[in-house]
Amino acid sequence: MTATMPDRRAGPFERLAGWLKQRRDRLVADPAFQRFSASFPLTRGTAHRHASDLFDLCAGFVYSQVLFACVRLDLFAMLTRGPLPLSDIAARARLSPEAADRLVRAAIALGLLEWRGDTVGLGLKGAALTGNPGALAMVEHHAMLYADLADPIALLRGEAPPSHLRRFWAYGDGGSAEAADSAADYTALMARSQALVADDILDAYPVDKHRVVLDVGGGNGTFLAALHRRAPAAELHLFDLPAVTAHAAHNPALPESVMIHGGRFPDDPLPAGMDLVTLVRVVHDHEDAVVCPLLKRVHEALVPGGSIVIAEPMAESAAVAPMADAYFGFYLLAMGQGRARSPDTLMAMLVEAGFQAPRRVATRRPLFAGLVTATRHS
Ligand SMILES: C[S@@+](CC[C@H](N)C(=O)[O-])C[C@H]1O[C@@H](n2cnc3c(N)ncnc32)[C@H](O)[C@@H]1O
Repeated sequence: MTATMPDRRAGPFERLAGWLKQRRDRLVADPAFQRFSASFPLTRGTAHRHASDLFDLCAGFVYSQVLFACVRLDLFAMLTRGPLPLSDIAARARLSPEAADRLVRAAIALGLLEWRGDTVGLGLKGAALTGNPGALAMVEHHAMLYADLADPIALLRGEAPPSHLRRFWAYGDGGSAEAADSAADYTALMARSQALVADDILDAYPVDKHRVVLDVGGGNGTFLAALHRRAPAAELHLFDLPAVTAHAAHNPALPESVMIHGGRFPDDPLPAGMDLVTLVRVVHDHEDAVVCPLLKRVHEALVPGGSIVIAEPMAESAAVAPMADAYFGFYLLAMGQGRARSPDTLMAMLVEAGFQAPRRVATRRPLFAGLVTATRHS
C-alpha cells in the first residue's frame, strides 16, 4: 500500500493532453508571451494572479517569519484590548522604533495588523489568531520545522543531521533521556491544537449513540474530554504511550472514570469490548507497516457492529493538497516518519483490516481534519 508512481501506458486522450500541456508550458515560459499576457486586457487579470501566486511561493518563508516574530513578541495579545501607537508597540516589544515600524508594516501588508488612524490595531487574520491558542502554539512550534527545512535536499536524501522535530518526538522511540521532556512538550502542543479539530469531528460524526469509546493515541485526553461533553454516559478509554498517559491521568477536564491504558501500538493489544474507536491525527504519523497491523488491532478491540473513526488532514483533495501534500509531506519527512493518505487509501486499508462499509464523512474544515469511518461486521 506504499505510494508508487503509476506504471501504465497513456491512452490517446492523455497523450493529446500531454502534448497540449507541453505546448502550453513552452508558451508560458516565453518572456515575449509573458509580456503580452500581462498587458492584453483579456489575459491581464489571470497573468497578474499567476505572477502574484508565484511571488507568494518565493516569499512564503519570509511571511512565516513575520508571523513568527509577531507571535513571539506577543503583538496580537498586546493589541487585543485595542489599537496602540507605534511607539508603544516598540517599547513593549523592546524593538527600536525603526524595527517596530518595519515589522508592523510587514504584518499590515499580510493582513495580520492594520492602521487605525495613526495607531495600529489587529487585522482580520491577527484577530482570528487571538481566539486560537492552538494555532499560536503551532506558529511557535514551527521554528523547529523551519530550522529542519533549511536544507530540504539533504532532508529528502536522508543526509540531514537528526532533526529538531525528531528530537521533539524523541519519546516515540521510547527510553531516551530526552523522552520525558519531549513527551510533556509534544503532548501540551497537541492538547492546545486539539481545539482546532475536536468540535469539527464531533459535529461531523455524532457520538451520542456510542456507549464504550476508546481514543487511540489520545494524548492527554483533550479530545476525549470534548467527546464526554457530547456523550456523558459513554464509558471512556484512552490508549497512548506510557510517557504520555501520565499526562492524561492528571487532566482535570477528564471524568475520573476514564480508563487509561499505557502501551505501544501495534505490538500491544488494545482494550477490548469497544463500540467506537477513534484515531485523531494519529495514522498520518506512521508508515503502512505500523498502520496496517494497528487497524487490525482496532478491529479486534471492537464489538460486532462497532465503528472506527479516523480523523486527520487527508491528501488528494485539491483544496487540502497544499496542507496535506506540501505541508504535511515535509513536516512528516522532518519528523522522520509517516505520510498524509487520501480517504480512498485509508478506506482500502480499513477493508484490508477486515472492516465493512467504509465511508467518508464531510467535516467543516477538511484543512484540519477529514474523516473516514467503517464498521466491524455485526
Ligand atoms: C499527533 S499526536 C495526536 C494526539 C491526539 N490524538 C490529538 O489529536 O491531539 C499522536 C499521538 O499518538 C501517540 N502515539 C504515537 N505512536 C504511538 C504508539 N506506537 N503507541 C501508542 N501511542 C502512540 C502519541 O504519543 C501522540 O499522543
